[in-house]
Amino acid sequence: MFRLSRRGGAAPEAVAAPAAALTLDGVGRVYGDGDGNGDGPVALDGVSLTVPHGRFLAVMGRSGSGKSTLLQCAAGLDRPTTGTVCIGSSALAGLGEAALTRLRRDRVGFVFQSLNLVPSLSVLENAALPLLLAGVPDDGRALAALASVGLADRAQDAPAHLSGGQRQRVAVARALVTRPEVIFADEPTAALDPETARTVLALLRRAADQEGRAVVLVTHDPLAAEWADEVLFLDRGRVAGRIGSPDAAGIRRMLRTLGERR
Ligand SMILES: Nc1ncnc2c1ncn2[C@@H]1O[C@H](COP(=O)(O)OP(=O)(O)OP(=O)(O)O)[C@@H](O)[C@H]1O
Repeated sequence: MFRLSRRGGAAPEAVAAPAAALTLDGVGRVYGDGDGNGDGPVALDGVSLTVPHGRFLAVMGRSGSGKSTLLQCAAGLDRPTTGTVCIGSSALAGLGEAALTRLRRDRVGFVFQSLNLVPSLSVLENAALPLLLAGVPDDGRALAALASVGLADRAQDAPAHLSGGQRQRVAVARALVTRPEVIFADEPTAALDPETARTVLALLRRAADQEGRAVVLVTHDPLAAEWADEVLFLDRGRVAGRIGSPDAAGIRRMLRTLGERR
């Protein structure tokens, strides 16, 4: 059903203009008393990165290295203590809560490990949910998104009647439906068998290659990270390394090096 090819599957001309979809500049996050002067853990410490449209970035690192905090700050779910985050040309720090909510709804897609579909809604209604929340009429986009993940024929089913992998594909369709600039995926394959995981990763890869989405994947799994164009490694909240055109063996070596450094 899907062509399970990794990098290099798309013609170079399929990649959109090189303007960055996501930019982090010197982002830091200190947990603590909540006023930005907390003395809690330094979860992020001066992280800078750029993800152009059509690029797939994986973020790795040991438990507690700051991956989830990075994703939360980058996606506008949390406010950094220092530094700036831009989605396209929009600096998140300049946005109030309502504008930030709109930006998350309209310009960002999320896929999480936990299969957070709404059980009382059909598969189609789940895929259409971001449009509904945005007050945008579904002009067939939700069904098209479901078709793109191979589930158009299950549109009227309840999520409970789908397998875990099929539900995660619905979550990917839902993340794609607003045609977001950036898709953030936090361990989206952790609960899936290897074959199903590959299907979901292929969908994310295709969203980057064929639709020009920027994809940011947080994962512990070298086999998942090797679908990315680049892997960024965090260690104690800092960027500790990067690998372009990654392969699982190189990723494992880097993870060992980071482990041994402590
Ligand atoms: N809400 C919070 N309050 C205080 N400290 C926090 C909070 N969230 C995370 N931390 C701390 O910030 C650091 C980074 O945590 P984070 O969850 O970003 O790491 P992670 O790399 O995603 O870990 P894992 O792989 O285990 O999910 C850790 O030291 C963690 O204990």
